[in-house]
Amino acid sequence: MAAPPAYVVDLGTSTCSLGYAGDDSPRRYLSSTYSTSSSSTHTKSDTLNRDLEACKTPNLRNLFSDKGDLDGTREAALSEYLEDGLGYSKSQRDKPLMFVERSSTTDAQRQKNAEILFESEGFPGLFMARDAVMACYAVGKSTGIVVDISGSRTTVTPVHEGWVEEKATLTSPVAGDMMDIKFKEVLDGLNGKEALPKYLVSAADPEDVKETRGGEYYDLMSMILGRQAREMVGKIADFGYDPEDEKNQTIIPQVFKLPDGKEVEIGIERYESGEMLFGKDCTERELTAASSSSLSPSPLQNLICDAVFKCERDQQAALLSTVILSGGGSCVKGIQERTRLEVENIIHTHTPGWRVKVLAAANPERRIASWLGGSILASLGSFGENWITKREYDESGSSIVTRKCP
Ligand SMILES: Nc1ncnc2c1ncn2[C@@H]1O[C@H](COP(=O)(O)OP(=O)(O)OP(=O)(O)O)[C@@H](O)[C@H]1O
Repeated sequence: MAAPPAYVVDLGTSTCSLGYAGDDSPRRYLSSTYSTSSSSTHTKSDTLNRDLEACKTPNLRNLFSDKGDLDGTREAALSEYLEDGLGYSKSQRDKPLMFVERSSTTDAQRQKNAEILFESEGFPGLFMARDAVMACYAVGKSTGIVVDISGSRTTVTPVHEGWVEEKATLTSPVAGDMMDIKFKEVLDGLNGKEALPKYLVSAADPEDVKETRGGEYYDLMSMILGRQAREMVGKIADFGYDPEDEKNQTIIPQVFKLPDGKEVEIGIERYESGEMLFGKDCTERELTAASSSSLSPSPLQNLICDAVFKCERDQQAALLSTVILSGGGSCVKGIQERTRLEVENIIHTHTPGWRVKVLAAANPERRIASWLGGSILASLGSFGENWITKREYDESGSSIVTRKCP
């Protein structure tokens, strides 16, 4: 196998995408949640298990801290992810790494990441790219407003000619995880009782197994069940969603098979989780169960309009004509058109006639937009000078990241 021109990694709190520059999709998708063989901090001697369904005594961990940062306590796990995902061990890595990071990552954290990647992971070169800018590049743009709906949060980031407008970046916790929790509640309602995740259905003594594996594990497995149903039948309503509206009564239901084999018919309920994105109130339970519960929820259309209005007046029209959807949570039918209509509804009360255009790549490109942008950028022949070499890092220290990676 020919060596890749560079490695490309986008680590998220839900999914890690790892692969090679120039490819259309990552080589591996790995869940960021794993289990360790010991209940203390994961060390090199612990076994890391990503097959969560098969975990008999789960000690759940995430590659990231609660704040979404990599830190020293996760270095052993990070090593395993990189080796497994890239297919090259530390000693074999002779190509630079394109590291796609959250646009909001602080300078101190970026420097810490650079130290880990150069010193512990042995990459010979590095570039740290902002995810929102990469999502723009993935659709061939350098200016646009990126709406990243991931697992733990929705982040709206204006990008102007390749630069992130940090002061105008807005975030809400309503994203994939909350919609998955909501969808699980929908399944429970349609089932007439709690829809049990697979590991409990197959257990001889479900209560005992539930207790052994713990509440955190139960919540995760329940969320995954909600996700499976949402990915299969979830939709965003064209405009608004009124269960009482007669036209909604004629929707042909779709069948979803629960882990216990029972089939439930999902009709208009398929719209419920998506409404949360556009402002339907979230319950206290959904909010506290979501991993970014410290953030305040805000409807997507408000986030987009508020972010645009925080930018310079002469940038606003260009941003609104390039609203870019990215992230796994944006991979739901109907979101593109609904987003446009909701944003226009607000914008046209201020400035009638302004054009709103929402760009949404097909799946799976939309889901991996920031990884894809990194893959494109790192494969450009003209990119060579932009890499930070190990030698430059040794000479200048980690602060070189701030200078070379805008
Ligand atoms: N085909 C799909 N349809 C609907 N939702 C999907 C689909 N694929 C993934 N998702 C959702 O995407 C979410 C994860 O998105 P993504 O991988 O972009 O997050 P992440 O970047 O790891 O998270 P974070 O930014 O929070 O660190 C999950 O909540 C999942 O429900």
